[in-house]
Amino acid sequence: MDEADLLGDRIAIMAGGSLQCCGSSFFLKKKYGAGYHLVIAKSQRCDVGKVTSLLRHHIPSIEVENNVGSELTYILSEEQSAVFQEMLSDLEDNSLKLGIDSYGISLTTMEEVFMKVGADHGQEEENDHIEMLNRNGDAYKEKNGHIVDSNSRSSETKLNMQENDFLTGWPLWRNHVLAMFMKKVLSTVRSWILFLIQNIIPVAFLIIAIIVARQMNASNDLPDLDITLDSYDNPITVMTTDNVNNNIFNQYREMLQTEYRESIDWGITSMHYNMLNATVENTARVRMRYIIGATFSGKNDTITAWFNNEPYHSPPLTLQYAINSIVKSKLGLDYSISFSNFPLPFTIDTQFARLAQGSNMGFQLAFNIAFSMSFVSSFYVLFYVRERVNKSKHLQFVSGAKVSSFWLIAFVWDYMTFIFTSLCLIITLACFQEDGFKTGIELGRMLAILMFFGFSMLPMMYISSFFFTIPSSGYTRMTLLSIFLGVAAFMVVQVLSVEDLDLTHVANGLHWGFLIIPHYALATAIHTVSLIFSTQSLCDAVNEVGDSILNITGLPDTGIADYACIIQPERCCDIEQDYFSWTNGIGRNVVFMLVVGIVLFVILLSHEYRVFDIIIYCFKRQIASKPSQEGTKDSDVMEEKRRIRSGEISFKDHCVLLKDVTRYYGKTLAVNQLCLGIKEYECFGLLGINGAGKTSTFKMMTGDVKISYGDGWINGMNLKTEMKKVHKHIGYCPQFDALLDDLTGKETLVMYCLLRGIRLKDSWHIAEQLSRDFDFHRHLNKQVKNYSGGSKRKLSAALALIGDPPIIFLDEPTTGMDPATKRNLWDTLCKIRDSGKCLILTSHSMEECEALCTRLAIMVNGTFKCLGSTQHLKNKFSEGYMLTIKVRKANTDTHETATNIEAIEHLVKSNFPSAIPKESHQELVTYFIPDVTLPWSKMFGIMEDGKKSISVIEDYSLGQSSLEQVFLLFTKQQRE
Ligand SMILES: Nc1ncnc2c1ncn2[C@@H]1O[C@H](COP(=O)(O)OP(=O)(O)OP(=O)(O)O)[C@@H](O)[C@H]1O
Repeated sequence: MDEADLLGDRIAIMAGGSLQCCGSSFFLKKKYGAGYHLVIAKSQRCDVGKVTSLLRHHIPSIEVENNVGSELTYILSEEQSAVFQEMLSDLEDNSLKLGIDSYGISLTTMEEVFMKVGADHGQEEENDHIEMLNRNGDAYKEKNGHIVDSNSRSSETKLNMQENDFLTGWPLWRNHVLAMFMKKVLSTVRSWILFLIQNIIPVAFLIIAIIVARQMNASNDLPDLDITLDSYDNPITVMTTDNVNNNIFNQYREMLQTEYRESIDWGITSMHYNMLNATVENTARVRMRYIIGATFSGKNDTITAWFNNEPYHSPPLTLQYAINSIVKSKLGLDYSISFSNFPLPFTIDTQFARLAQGSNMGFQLAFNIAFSMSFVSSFYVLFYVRERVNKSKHLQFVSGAKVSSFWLIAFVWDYMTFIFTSLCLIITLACFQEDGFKTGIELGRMLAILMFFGFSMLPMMYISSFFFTIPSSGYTRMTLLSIFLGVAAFMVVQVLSVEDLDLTHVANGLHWGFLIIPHYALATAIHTVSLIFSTQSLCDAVNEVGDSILNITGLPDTGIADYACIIQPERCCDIEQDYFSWTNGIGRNVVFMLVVGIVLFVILLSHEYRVFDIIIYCFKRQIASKPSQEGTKDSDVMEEKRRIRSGEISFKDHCVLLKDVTRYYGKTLAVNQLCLGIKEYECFGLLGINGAGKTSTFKMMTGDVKISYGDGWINGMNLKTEMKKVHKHIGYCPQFDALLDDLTGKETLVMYCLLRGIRLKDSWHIAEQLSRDFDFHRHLNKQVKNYSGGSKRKLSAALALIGDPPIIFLDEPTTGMDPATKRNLWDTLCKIRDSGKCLILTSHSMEECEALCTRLAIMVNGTFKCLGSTQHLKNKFSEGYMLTIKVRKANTDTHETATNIEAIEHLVKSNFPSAIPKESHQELVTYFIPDVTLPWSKMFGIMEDGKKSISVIEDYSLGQSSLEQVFLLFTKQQRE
């Protein structure tokens, strides 16, 4: 509105898709505006009745428009401008007697014009809507059956909230649990894709691990080997015969040719002679490539099969070709014999050595499950980073959430989701029926390990969420950290454990250290379980061998474990060992996971209860020092400081009392020794440009950040020591919408109602009512992430009012709201203020402060530069008046127009010598009159006379310099 007023030559207002009005700002204000606002700054002894009757003497229909704090407002209609001079001079003469400090006059604003035009339109629409519902026999009914009048909604909400019997004790705790569960369950359900991925990842990794391990045959003996020339690089087969018609020789040669291999037929020559020559010629070639050969003797059908004794498997290979040449020549080409080498099973020693090196399924499972859990666990960081960074967590605490219920329910729900993920993993594992992971007990043991892991992993993720401000970077970094500290550490320890490296003592040391990392403890636990199972199986196998020896020899049986114990004393003597044993089992892992989980929970809760802050405070025994400079010399600000510092006003009779409240961020002084007392029925406004320190002041008052120096009280409770109690007395609308995107507006409202101690059945009703009051009822069932910026703001403002708190903090509550809703909110806030509540708001809108604030302060560089009611500040810091004159349109005669302007200029210059022409366009001429000593009555008198004597003056407006000008006066001083 301000921008349109300032920049627009012509302004059009649209509503319901059609143009409602159009014209210059002056024209619109005159046509649609209510007129002038006469604002009177009252002293303590001002009698409003007497002031009104004095004014009524001149304008009988005049009514009090607003009587808030120290200000009294009347609307002066334009049509009565003729009596202004007389009335105002009467007011000026009697001001002392009536208890009037000062007064000012300002013209209607563009926003009021917008409201009038827009509201008319809105009313029409609403009437149409009600009529339509009536026609449908539906009437605009609430569930309880009565018709709701839009004007009565605000008061009805308030009434209901006051009537509400707020829960306390155990029922309140139950409410909190319900609210927290609601938040967690709905968030998980709404982001089901994330939850699906969380479950798919470990299952996918597990399947891949098992398939790969099976392919590698990691758990069985070596496979058989086909004996064929294919296994050698470019083999050369040599042959000789004394009879070239020898069938077997020909078959031999043919076999090799069919296989497209290089072969040398030395014919009827000696093999010895040729081989010697070839060796002399190129020894390396013969050694590397001459693998087999054969000599065929025709006389007595003798075949001599030659082989190079350097390559493996050459004797059976040469035999295979020699025999096959016979088979094929005698039985036909379709016949052949294939040779294979079947390795002997691994010896017991080798099998134990392979177990120790991790060449088994258990190792693959441990590695892959821990790896996939690195991805799964980091999912739990996302929600908490988001909730903390967007201040939703803080708002929940301000609204009554307790640290215990907040984290207990978070853990219970997260643990339940983790159990689900673990069950997916166990079911997959059961499907593959791998040795050691197939019976109920084995799978149950695996589930138990995962459960212990979940217990330690979750608090680790909760704590780590404090270190990140971007959820995705939190996820990535925590995943990498888990892989590095969990999986990579597991690999390192495994490698160092290989006996040949002689570093087992280092591996043991590292193992103890890394056990505090849940992912490492998980990997080693799975590996250990598998190792114990495999060892037991091997020992059993050894014992079976022992049994068979006893059977054969007929020696007496001295115990089943003995044989294995003799062969493998280190591994098999304690064969019935407990899986959960401390030394060889997973006892250490389990205890570490349990203890780490408990310790991390203690750290988490200590952080939330600010125990560390207290400890640091005790150790340092110092707090930030008092800033050296006061930063202001304004008399009102200094007087407020004096009264607070001297104890003249105390926290007992003030809702909010700040005494030298100071905030440092590192070395940045954000708030400098604020002293302020606010009473009930007051709305205090904090104005200031970006970075002035308004939000920091709010944060200190709501417990979001600590007070560096000074002290503060809310309803008599200390901000430093009784913040939990303070929260019960305040409502807070933060600067940025602290909302959970996945919840709907209704669910959000209900959740905060529950936190405030309102019963569930009432909460739904209150949610409905608040949404109507704040005009977002149409969006009530939409997820917050689909809300427009303005609707989010409405929801945030509605949250601050839940539970009827006596003190309400509103940090730029109307940013992004459309003017109609803004006015609606202002109306609601005015009613709340007039009901005895204390409102504190920050705003960049001067109009908002003028509409709501009984007192305000302009903040610059963390200090108050001025303090008082709007009219007081305008009068104190006013730099002059704005005079706008509308010139009657001349009949396109430029000469006449110039004459008219000259006449007006003469009028202004002769009566207001200090007037400075500001703008002159179309038919409007604007002057700035810096002489603040001129009484209003005199100025109106001059202009009324001028209007009568100079016919070209069609109309005029006269107003005081705005609050915005006062604001700009101070904010020039803000440091860069
Ligand atoms: N967490 C922080 N760390 C460091 N400096 C900070 C932090 N928060 C605020 N500040 C600094 O403190 C000063 C006051 O900031 P604050 O947010 O209170 O201003 P503001 O008046 O609320 O501004 P705006 O109107 O933009 O919200 C600024 O200089 C800001 O940079």
